[in-house]
Amino acid sequence: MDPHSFILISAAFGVLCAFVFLALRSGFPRDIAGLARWGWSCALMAGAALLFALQGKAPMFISSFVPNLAVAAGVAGLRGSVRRFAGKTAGDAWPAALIILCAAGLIVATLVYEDFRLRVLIMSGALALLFASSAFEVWRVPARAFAERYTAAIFGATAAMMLTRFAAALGCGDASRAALCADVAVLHMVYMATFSFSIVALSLGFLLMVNRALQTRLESLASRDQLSGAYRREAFLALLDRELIGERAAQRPLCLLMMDLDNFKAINDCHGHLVGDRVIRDFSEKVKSVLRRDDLVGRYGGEEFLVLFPDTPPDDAQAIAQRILQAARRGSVGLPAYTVSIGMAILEGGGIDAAAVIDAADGALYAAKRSGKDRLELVRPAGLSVAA
Ligand SMILES: Nc1nc2c(ncn2[C@@H]2O[C@H](COP(=O)(O)OP(=O)(O)OP(=O)(O)O)[C@@H](O)[C@H]2O)c(=O)[nH]1
Repeated sequence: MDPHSFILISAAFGVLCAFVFLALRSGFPRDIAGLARWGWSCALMAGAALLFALQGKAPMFISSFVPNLAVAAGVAGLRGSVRRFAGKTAGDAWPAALIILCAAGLIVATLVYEDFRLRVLIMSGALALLFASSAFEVWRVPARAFAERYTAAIFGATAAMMLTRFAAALGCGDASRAALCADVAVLHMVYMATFSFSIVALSLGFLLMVNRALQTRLESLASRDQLSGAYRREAFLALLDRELIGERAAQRPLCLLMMDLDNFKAINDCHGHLVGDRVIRDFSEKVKSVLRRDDLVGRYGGEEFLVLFPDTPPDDAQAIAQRILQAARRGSVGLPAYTVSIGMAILEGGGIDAAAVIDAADGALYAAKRSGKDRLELVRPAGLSVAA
């Protein structure tokens, strides 16, 4: 296939990718960012490809200078999309400076005197830098999964192709297009092919990234309580069931806390429901701040929360529960003072279902309320209740 066909294929791919991302954008939540930018960057590269196709028919300014810069701006746009997706600013400052430098170089190599080799050096050097930096940005996306690894690999491979083209052009002595060594001519074809397909391959990668982000978002909406960020009751019970089933459950200790804010009705009555909501959120944040990575917190009902400590000796769980009591007592600026009562069920042998453990913790919570609130009571589901 001749370079001309590759250029037209690139343009078609670019238009399709732009269309897909710009169409998807409206259906995605605003906090999954970068889709529109990615779409416009693809459109820019498609436009550049169409202008490249005019080579020999239109002046060099239109068919080489402008599209070369548009391609660089498009790749910088892809890089900015990845950064926006990762929750950062687009970070366009140095790519913009690089494009201005490229423009200065291209003016010399296109408009002052015709030097194809210098243009190849400028553009492949700049693009290698932009692609490599994009690979780095994708690699740094938090919670990296297959989609990110794949996209980073494509960015990296395209950067390597650009670098090879740069090195090959550097090795060519003659500045005229006709005398360019055969290696660069072959590489030029490979470059065209790489470029055409990398737009599609990268767009598929970014599509997988945004799709995974959306899936995580939906899963979180389905399983998390929006006010407190804790697991919803059903999701928490499913996780508790999972911890109680299986052989491992019989061999490791497990503790469950049931917590209930004290006199919460009075807080609502005196300060209003919205302040009550803020107290619930504040308490949930305090709980999360003292928990460890594997501990799970769920909202069981209005102002009732559950915490599961998997594989945790009772003394450790008790120490954390005490820290929760203290954190609640400490209070928060702008909120009424509040306390919490906690019932803790200790399981050391397994062989019990979720409902029975919750019942046991609920019993201990009731004991804590009856003994004056703002305290912790322990129970071993065999029935023994001990004040802590
Ligand atoms: N603001 C707010 N209030 C809630 C929410 N869910 C339940 N409540 C209120 O929480 C209050 C719970 O009150 P009670 O069950 O009587 O318990 P309490 O006043 O905390 O008393 P003790 O549990 O004995 O300390 C009720 O007034 C509910 O309307 C919520 O999401 N937001």
